Amino acid sequence: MLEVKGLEFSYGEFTISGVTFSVGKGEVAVLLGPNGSGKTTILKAIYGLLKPRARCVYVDGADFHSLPFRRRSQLAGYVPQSHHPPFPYRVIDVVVTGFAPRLGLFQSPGRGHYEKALEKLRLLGIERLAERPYTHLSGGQLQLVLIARALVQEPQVLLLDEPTAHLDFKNQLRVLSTVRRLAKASGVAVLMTLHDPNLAAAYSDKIIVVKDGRVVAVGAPRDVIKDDIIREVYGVSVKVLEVDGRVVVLPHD
Ligand SMILES: Nc1ncnc2c1ncn2[C@@H]1O[C@H](COP(=O)(O)OP(=O)(O)OP(=O)(O)O)[C@@H](O)[C@H]1O
Repeated sequence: MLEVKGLEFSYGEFTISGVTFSVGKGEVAVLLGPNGSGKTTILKAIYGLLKPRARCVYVDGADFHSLPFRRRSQLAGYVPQSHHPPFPYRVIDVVVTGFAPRLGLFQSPGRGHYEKALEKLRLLGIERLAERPYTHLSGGQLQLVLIARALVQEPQVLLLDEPTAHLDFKNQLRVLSTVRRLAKASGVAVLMTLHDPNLAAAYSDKIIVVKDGRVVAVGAPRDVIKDDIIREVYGVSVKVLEVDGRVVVLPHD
């Protein structure tokens, strides 16, 4: 379980303030908010790439930022916004690099590491890509490979920064449904940033709405995706409907 208690961080004029929420085992939570509202900053501060003002992140009750680097990389996996791979490494070799924090300085990954990496590719339904050059993948395949790399350590927390950025509609659904299935099957607590309230509502258990570095609302999609909250946060007029038990947001002039 991930708990964030009063996260504070500043980039000069921009401030993250009093961010508090939790993500339970097997739960999928989404940070939702406009451009520049602080979603990526919150994710990076949780993982420890940015240093919050005070200790505020707990994984299964342990003060995450006070743990040694190796232990932190075992407990939490982080997938940054999609990037362009520089070299045509094989997919399986890229996934094996997820073990790096566990290996000694001159230690190479062994057969067991490769088997475990293959198991993660299988779990995500992309085992057939194992021998392909990483540079020959589609955006959706690349995202799934990066998720597999984050999973080799079998983390308890998975942090995903815009896992659907640049993906077409089918690949967005594929990545999000795979992440959700994974959370339910393995019990990993997932926290990701998304831009689309409809996708957030469809694939999450909890939505944390962020505006100007503060949490505006936290709760189940139907409690948070509401006309007044969307209007307040995005400054647009919408109509929220319920279809087949799910909330759906429509633009409304
Ligand atoms: N390295 C940096 N140095 C200074 N300010 C930064 C830096 N990175 C981000 N910021 C600022 O912090 C604020 C929050 O940025 P952040 O990337 O967290 O927002 P976001 O909600 O993830 O945005 P988006 O949806 O556009 O990705 C913005 O005002 C941004 O300009």
